[in-house]
Amino acid sequence: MTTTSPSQEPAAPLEPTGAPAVALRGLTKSFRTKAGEVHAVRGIDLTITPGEVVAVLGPNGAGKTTTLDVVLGLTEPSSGTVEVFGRPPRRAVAEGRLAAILQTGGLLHDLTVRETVRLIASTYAAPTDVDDVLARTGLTELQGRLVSKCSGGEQQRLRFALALLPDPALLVLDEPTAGMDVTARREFWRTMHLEAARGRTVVFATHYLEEADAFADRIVVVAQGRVIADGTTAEIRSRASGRTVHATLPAAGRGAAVNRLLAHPGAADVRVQGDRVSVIATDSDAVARTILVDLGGHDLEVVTGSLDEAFVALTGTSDTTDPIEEDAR
Ligand SMILES: Nc1ncnc2c1ncn2[C@@H]1O[C@H](COP(=O)(O)OP(=O)(O)OP(=O)(O)O)[C@@H](O)[C@H]1O
Repeated sequence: MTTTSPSQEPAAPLEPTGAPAVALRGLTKSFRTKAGEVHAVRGIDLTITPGEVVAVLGPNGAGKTTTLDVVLGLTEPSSGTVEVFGRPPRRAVAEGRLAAILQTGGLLHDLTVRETVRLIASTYAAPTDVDDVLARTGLTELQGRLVSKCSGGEQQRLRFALALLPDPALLVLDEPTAGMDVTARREFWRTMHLEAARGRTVVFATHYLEEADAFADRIVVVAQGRVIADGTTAEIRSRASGRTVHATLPAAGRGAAVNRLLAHPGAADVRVQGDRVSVIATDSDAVARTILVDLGGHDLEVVTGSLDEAFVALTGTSDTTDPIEEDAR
């Protein structure tokens, strides 16, 4: 599926509702599989106000797509509630308040770009002008091209054009730039910035902290079906770009010292290699003090980590071996 289903109803007057663009309360979603129940979303509360540009950031399997599918009315919550502009999602879709660009989806390959946009426009009672939509998504030059001849990035722009046809107040994008090269990615976000500047609410899922940082006003970090951080881009950036404190710990009592650091409120992640410990810290001063004063550590270094390292620390997606089992027995 490419975009949300077009409405067959007469156009409803799209007055602002005064309600949040998205309101999730106690959302959970589980799937039954042969291997047992999968808890994809484990209790998410989230309010997005109209006009916000929000990145839902998280690693693979965090529950981003499942959450967005609930917002789009494509799947029902197991428990909790969802409202889009104060309405059930499907009603918001039918009213043209909400449209989506999903990761993949069925474009008709035998049609041209323009034919595709015209076809979908004809299913709306009051669509946006086709030429306007083609121009805004940079497709005017490509309008005579068969969809089958379009690159992945161009097809994604076409999906974007289709999503703009009902003039939605909320755009939901699930990893919209997946598979695009750097130039296409930059062009896509340039266009999306213009749409956000027109007052649309934009909610997008991404794996990339850099992409969230570059485009969103607010970042909601999701891991293992829960929101683990939510704040302005600057807040998340400062929280995420914590410093790493490296030190040598005495052999005696090293396991207990590592456990103490793991429980430290200023530590986001702790790794051990030989007699060296590395602590990704949200409060590097406090961690350094504990290591030097309480744990007898020495050879201390404090370095600023990369954003990517920090994201790993924030989401707990470290794929390194558990340091406690490895080194700190
Ligand atoms: N229909 C389904 N049946 C069973 N399990 C599912 C189903 N849909 C999702 N899951 C599982 O739920 C969890 C969350 O999946 P989801 O696709 O929401 O994560 P995501 O954050 O979007 O990941 P990605 O970035 O890889 O797309 C995963 O463990 C996934 O395997």
